[in-house]
Amino acid sequence: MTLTPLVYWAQRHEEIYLRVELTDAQVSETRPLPSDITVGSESCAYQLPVFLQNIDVQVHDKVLQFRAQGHGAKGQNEYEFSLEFLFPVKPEVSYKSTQRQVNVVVRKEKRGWWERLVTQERKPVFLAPDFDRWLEESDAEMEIREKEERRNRLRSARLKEPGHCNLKTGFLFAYNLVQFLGFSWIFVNMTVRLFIFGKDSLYDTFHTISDVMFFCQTLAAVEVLNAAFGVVRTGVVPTFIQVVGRNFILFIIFGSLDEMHNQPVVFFVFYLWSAIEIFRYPFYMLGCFNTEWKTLTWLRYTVWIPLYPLGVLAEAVAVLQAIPIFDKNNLFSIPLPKAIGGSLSFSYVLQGYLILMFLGLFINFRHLHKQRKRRFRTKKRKAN
Ligand SMILES: CCCCCCCCCCCCC[C@@H](O)CC(=O)SCCNC(=O)CCNC(=O)[C@H](O)C(C)(C)COP(=O)(O)OP(=O)(O)OC[C@H]1O[C@@H](n2cnc3c(N)ncnc32)[C@H](O)[C@@H]1OP(=O)(O)O
Repeated sequence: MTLTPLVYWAQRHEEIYLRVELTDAQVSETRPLPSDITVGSESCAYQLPVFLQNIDVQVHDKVLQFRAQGHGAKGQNEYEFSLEFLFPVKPEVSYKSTQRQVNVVVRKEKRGWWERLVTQERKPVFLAPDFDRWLEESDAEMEIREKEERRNRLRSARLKEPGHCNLKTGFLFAYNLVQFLGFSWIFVNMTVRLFIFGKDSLYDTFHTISDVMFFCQTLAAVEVLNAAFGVVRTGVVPTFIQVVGRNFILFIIFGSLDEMHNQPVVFFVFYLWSAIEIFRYPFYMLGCFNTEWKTLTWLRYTVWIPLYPLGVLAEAVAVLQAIPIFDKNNLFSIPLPKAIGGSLSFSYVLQGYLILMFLGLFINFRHLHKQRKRRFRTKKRKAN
């Protein structure tokens, strides 16, 4: 006679758990040991269990078929049941037999919460909730969140492992140190020259400073790569705008026009750029060792408020000064088709760039404002 075992069920968003009340489901037969086997010095009369592959669990479409031999409510017998699930499930099913029960896990085809297990509204009599595993939907969501948090904590702990981190930390520290030294040299040099030569120093900034500025700003391309490859936790767009924006001014406006070299605007642009960087890079250097100096953090996230608009203003002045020069010398002008003749002055590109600059200023100002809020909000929460 075929009998039905008691089945308990519970669900999560991605799977169904079934607990089938069958003891020793795998052990359907015991066989005496051959008489010549001995344990220690005495002849052995132990029974050796023989495991038969007699548990059969299959899923076709939405229907699960279970069959096994074991000890259930009606003693040692063959037990079976079938369930037609409410929604489709994946065909692969896993089960594990213990001495007390058979645990079956079925994966839902689509993630979600089911209002009941089977299609028929009246549940089969052999089916009951498994209160040991039972969770309401909101609790199951919480469980998922907790699992995710645990996984994230594990991941970040792994990232903080010495071997994993040393190379990255070393690289970032070295990069920030080089930039800090470069920009400090620029800032100190310009300040000292301003004190010594006064107004005259404004006219030869390019000749005295540009080599180091070229070096630092070319190297700054690394920051875009760092952001793009996730080496540091920052947005690619703001970093790209910053690096491309500055290099456009440095290489195209100042670098390619001799007429710009003696303009005081070079002084203002270089001074404003370096004034922020002498705080930003040491802030990152300390960050590499999870250290912080509160005053420096405050400066890094505050000094940009006046400096950024001033910097963009200075850059805009440089572009405006360069427009008539490009008109005159036709440098980088774009040749037009023969039928029209002539060429399109690069000054048109500069006019377009002026608009982009203010768009870039808006994007980065918003980004830095967000970073500032995030930084000080986190600090406040930590302090509470
Ligand atoms: C589509 C075509 C685009 C064409 C663009 C043309 C538009 C032109 C617009 C031009 C506007 C630019 C004008 C500008 O050149 C003028 C000036 O610079 S004036 C001087 C004042 N300037 C500033 O104040 C800006 C300074 N620059 C910056 O702050 C950054 O470059 C910026 C990308 C803008 C913002 O930085 P970030 O997003 O990185 O913010 P955080 O500092 O908070 O860092 C976030 C986390 O990442 C870690 N990090 C970042 N970099 C490093 C690093 N090098 N080493 C180690 N760690 C780093 C940092 O510690 C933070 O981590 P955590 O949150 O865990 O602390």
